[in-house]
Amino acid sequence: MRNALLEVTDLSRRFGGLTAVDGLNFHVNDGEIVSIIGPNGAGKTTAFNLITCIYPPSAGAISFDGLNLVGLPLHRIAAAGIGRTFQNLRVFANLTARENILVGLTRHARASFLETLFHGGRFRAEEEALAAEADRLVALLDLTPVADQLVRNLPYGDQRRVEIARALATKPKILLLDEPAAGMTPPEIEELNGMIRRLRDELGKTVLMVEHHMSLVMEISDRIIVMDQGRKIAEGTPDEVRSNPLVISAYLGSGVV
Ligand SMILES: Nc1ncnc2c1ncn2[C@@H]1O[C@H](COP(=O)(O)OP(=O)(O)OP(=O)(O)O)[C@@H](O)[C@H]1O
Repeated sequence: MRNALLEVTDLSRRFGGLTAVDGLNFHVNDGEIVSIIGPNGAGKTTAFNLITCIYPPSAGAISFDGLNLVGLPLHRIAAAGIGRTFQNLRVFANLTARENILVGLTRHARASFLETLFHGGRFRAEEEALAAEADRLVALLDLTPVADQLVRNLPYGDQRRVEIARALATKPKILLLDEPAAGMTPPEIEELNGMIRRLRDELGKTVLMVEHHMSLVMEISDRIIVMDQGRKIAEGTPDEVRSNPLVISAYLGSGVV
């Protein structure tokens, strides 16, 4: 019996007459890097929104680390161990990179209001621990040279890494990355590739990624799930997916991969 961290079973979501996700089944094992690919409108982001409880499914089940996610309030997703980035970058543009990370970290801070008010011992110790953790994430995401710059002044690739660092600040077991390479230059994508590997290999994170950038997907994924019109049409290793005729006709096109 396999040991799935995330298990999606017969998942569907309708919007009026449109079935955006249609009977989707897949799993992600602990420590895997799994990508979901498919043409525009295939239902990939909707699947992410269902897993992160942004809206409920019309049918089906989602289980994560033994927890039933269906019906879980949105604010409990981070505490459940799920971190996420968004297709349209969500960062605080007028805060620095380090401050963005600290916002994620302080959600877990434990000092009481009175301790905070009087800046007592526990508060100070916690503040130092948060600063050290922010430094660690800054270094991990190669953000050290730009840590104290306002995010709105950073190149796009750096802004995306700030968003990933902020998602990591909540100490997720799984990180859902929605098109992390979108808008990045080829060298930035190369860096992203190494960084996602480090998240898995050095921090033990499991990664589920929606991505259109095929060479990144093919290089980095242990397994790929292919969606088209709400359904899963194929699943397998990069080599299996690359040579699957259904995938080629639905999405990839002969010369793309
Ligand atoms: N909140 C919503 N209300 C109505 N329709 C929606 C909603 N969200 C998504 N859809 C529709 O569901 C379908 C799947 O959209 P989704 O964004 O999940 O696709 P996608 O595979 O992520 O596409 P892309 O690669 O372009 O991001 C589309 O037809 C989309 O218009």
